[in-house]
Amino acid sequence: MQVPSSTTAVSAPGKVLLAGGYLVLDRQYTGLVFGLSARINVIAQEIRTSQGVQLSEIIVESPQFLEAQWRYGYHLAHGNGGIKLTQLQVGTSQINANPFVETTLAYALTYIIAAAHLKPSHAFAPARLTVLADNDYYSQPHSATSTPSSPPSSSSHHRFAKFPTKLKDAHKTGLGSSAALVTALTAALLTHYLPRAAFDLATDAGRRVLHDLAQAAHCAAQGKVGSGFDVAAAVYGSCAYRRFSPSVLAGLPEAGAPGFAPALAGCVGSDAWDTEVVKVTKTAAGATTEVRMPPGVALRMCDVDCGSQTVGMVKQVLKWREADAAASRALWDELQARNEALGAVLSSSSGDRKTEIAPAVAAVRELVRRMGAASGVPIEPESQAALLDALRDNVEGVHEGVVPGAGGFDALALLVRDDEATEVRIKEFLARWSREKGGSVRLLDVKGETEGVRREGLEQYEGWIA
Ligand SMILES: Nc1ncnc2c1ncn2[C@@H]1O[C@H](COP(=O)(O)OP(=O)(O)OP(=O)(O)O)[C@@H](O)[C@H]1O
Ligand SMILES: C[C@@](O)(CCOP(=O)(O)O)CC(=O)O
Repeated sequence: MQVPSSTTAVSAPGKVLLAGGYLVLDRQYTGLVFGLSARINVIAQEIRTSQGVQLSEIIVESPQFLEAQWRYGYHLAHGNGGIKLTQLQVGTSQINANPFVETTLAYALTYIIAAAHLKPSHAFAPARLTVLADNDYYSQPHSATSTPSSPPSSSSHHRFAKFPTKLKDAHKTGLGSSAALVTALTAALLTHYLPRAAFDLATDAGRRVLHDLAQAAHCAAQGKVGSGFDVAAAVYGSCAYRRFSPSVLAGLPEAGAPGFAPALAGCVGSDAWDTEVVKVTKTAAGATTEVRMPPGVALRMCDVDCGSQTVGMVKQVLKWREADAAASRALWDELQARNEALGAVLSSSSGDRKTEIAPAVAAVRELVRRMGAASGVPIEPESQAALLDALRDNVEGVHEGVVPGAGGFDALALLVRDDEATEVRIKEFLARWSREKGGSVRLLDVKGETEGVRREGLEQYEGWIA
């Protein structure tokens, strides 16, 4: 494949919060976060123009989807407001905004100008950023046979399906596409435009800058400050996560507003960030424990498509917490202890999986159900509890499972024996369950993975990039 040497690619993983939903919103508690093998890839390329032609455009595109190209012009905002973008029309079609893409460009380009001490007159060479997401992020049926511009010659055409829909119509499976996108896009821009001495993804300092910048951009794009565990998973992969104080971002003006550029440069990498990400711990006895699955155990995800959605779950749980402070604190303290105990069981590499993992997960589930009952929120709804119990009790190789993250009706995370026979049994069981109970429960291909953001080789994108 002939691609210019200035082409760079990075990928960031999806997430699952196995334990610590709601608790992780509060810095007193932590979340047990796993990265997933489903990744969002971003490939950054210079746009070569013919001699004499001046272009100042940045193009982002998701060629797996219809009408998914976003073109931007940019200029320096007055009053140190950083880089401001103007979305340009593509052909005759109406402008369709992508706030996550646009905000990430504004944050990353402003940081590049402000923190790398480039001249304010600095012009970014025109670039094209191609986004390729692993299929499991979306459950819209895709045509495995449709291909990009050149004929299929590698597995990249199966790995990155072409969806017959616009991005906004694709059904998301909840693996954290926006956090992985913001993280991978930020990493691609910093790697593309900055010299390695100023930004290197392979160093702790580089990942720190990426984390802070991606958290800030993701919060701005979604219009709220969540716990940020999804961005932490995208940057660091599997970890025990303690959130940053929301006050870290409180003084940041809106992108493009006066003072935004120096405020962002001052914020990213500053000591005000109190995030804690622990991937490996040393115990008093000198042993090391790691946030991961034990050997022979896989973390698998199910997409439950039953059309039922619960909005405002976080609001309602936090209302209960305020209204019943003493009881909720006692419950959360005990749940935190059980979540940590689960993390310790998973990180130990000895012992019998069924007899250790199952009770540790069951202990967590019990308190999650109690929190759901107390707050009136279906965190582990009865239908999900019944499915989890049935999988655990009837399918050989399924140790246990949880309703991850905020809980609710649309996903399950399972801890299972990592072999093909178990996978076949789970698929057969879920097909039967879906037929008998109505709805559709599907095992996704995705698995838990410990690694966070990383540089990628270009071969795997053959056919998608010119
Ligand atoms: N392949 C993609 N290309 C470009 N933008 C994308 C892509 N995938 C996701 N996005 C952006 O992320 C948004 C979806 O973010 P949202 O937070 O709603 O979902 P999510 O992160 O997948 O959900 P969850 O947090 O429940 O896992 C899309 O509207 C789009 O702006
Ligand atoms: C409820 C909460 O703790 C987890 C939400 O996780 P998910 O989006 O359901 O994977 C919210 C948060 O951490 O931002």
